[in-house]
Amino acid sequence: MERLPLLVGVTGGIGSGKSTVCAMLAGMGCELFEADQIAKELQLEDPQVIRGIEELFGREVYSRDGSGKLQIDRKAIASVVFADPEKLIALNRLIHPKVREAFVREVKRCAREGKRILCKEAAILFEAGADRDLDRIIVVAANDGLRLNRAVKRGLDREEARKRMQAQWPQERLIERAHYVIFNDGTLEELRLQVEQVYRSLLTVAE
Ligand SMILES: CC(C)(COP(=O)(O)OP(=O)(O)OC[C@H]1O[C@@H](n2cnc3c(N)ncnc32)[C@H](O)[C@@H]1O)[C@@H](O)C(=O)NCCC(=O)NCCS
Ligand SMILES: Nc1ncnc2c1ncn2[C@@H]1O[C@H](COP(=O)(O)OP(=O)(O)OP(=O)(O)O)[C@@H](O)[C@H]1O
Repeated sequence: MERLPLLVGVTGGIGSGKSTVCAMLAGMGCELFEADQIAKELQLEDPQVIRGIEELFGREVYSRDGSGKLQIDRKAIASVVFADPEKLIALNRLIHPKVREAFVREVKRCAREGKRILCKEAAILFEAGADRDLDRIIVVAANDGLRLNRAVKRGLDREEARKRMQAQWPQERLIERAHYVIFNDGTLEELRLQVEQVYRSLLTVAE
């Protein structure tokens, strides 16, 4: 009989290092489902999502490039949703059920292929109720200043990054609900050691 993989959520606030942690877990052998990436694909490929976004933000957020490929103005959407909580809730409501459907498909694939651990990386997880689908939750945390600096290094301006931080649950609230907390205030090597420890624990749970 097919066995379901152990389903592990990896979340954390902006700039916490969740993508880095997930890349390490994938390198150790976990399967990876990147919810934020899937959300972006849906915004360009799913007709229902596209229609919903046009209704929420106006048709002008979409355009076509030289070769006719659909493009979306994420900067414009971000400037609306991180200033207007109602719009952020509406965007989340439109996207999260579809991301969940894609996740269920991925769980089935992993079960068929005998994969033992599937990690779901998601910028928001508890907020969307997605923790209910998961066996274990890893929260990646780091101090706010460090997180802001990382976000700025990645191209956001400081004020934008701060607004996003404010739209997210405070870290303490995430940590309260985590099975594992990884503190990413140090070097990448220190991070890797913590990830290895968590991975070893996940392996014993997944046995
Ligand atoms: C708002 C959008 C257009 C901004 O795009 P942009 O390319 O600037 O950012 P990107 O997607 O790379 O996200 C960067 C960071 O922003 C924060 N963020 C993104 N979406 C959300 C959200 N719904 N709520 C709170 N914070 C968020 C996270 O810290 C995330 O790691 C985009 O993030 C989006 O469409 N979000 C909605 C989909 C979603 O909820 N994704 C997250 C979980 S599935
Ligand atoms: N311990 C660390 N030392 C140095 N750089 C780090 C460390 N952890 C993460 N970074 C860098 O900080 C940036 C943000 O990390 P990452 O993308 O993993 O975070 P994230 O939580 O997924 O971010 P976002 O919410 O912005 O998508 C990346 O450029 C990453 O290389």
